[in-house]
Amino acid sequence: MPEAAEIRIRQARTSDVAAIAALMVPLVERRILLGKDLVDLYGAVPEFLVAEDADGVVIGYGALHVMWEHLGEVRTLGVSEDWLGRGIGHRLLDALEQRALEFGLSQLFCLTFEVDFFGKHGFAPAGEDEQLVAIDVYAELLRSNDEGVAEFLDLARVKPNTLGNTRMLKGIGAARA
Ligand SMILES: CC(=O)SCCNC(=O)CCNC(=O)[C@H](O)C(C)(C)COP(=O)(O)OP(=O)(O)OC[C@H]1O[C@@H](n2cnc3c(N)ncnc32)[C@H](O)[C@@H]1OP(=O)(O)O
Repeated sequence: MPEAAEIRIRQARTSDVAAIAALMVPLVERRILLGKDLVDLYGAVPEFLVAEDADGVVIGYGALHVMWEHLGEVRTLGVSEDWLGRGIGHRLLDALEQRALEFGLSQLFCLTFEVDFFGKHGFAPAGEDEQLVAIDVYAELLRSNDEGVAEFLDLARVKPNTLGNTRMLKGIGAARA
């Protein structure tokens, strides 16, 4: 099996979209990841990092979506089945967090079944009724058409997508706990 040390994390390119989409298929079918149309994946290319092996094959991916001045969401993080448990997910998440710091964010959100994995990265479950943003920011976020933002807001229309997931938060940079 190839060495995990040979894996490189880099900015995604448009030519990676087909590989990302193919890797996402089984996870979307199991409702682990939110499905995305190709047009949305292409639009989100600037948000994505990928992990590629020594031959340039994409074996992992993850995105950082900016929601507000201080707030971003880690979304669509996945690693190819052949590479699970070899540290690629952690490296992708570290790199997304580094990107979030460069953007000036101080809080990261994620919605996930992988509570232990994100917990090891300092994410903590948000309280059931915890108000995650100020009421005026909430009102602005309500104007978004983005499904992920709707999930962050826990809107009724996306509840079927989020059933069983845990809402998690992490302070980064100066806001680190
Ligand atoms: C916000 C969202 O995107 S939520 C959706 C999250 N994604 C999914 O649920 C999709 C399905 N799951 C996956 O794709 C993967 O399981 C991920 C992305 C969650 C984790 O990716 P992986 O590459 O398997 O994670 P990684 O290997 O870094 O860590 C998992 C465990 O593997 C083991 N591990 C880590 N590095 C190594 C290594 N070099 N060798 C052997 N085992 C290792 C550890 O036990 C680690 O556990 P830890 O948390 O105690 O460190």
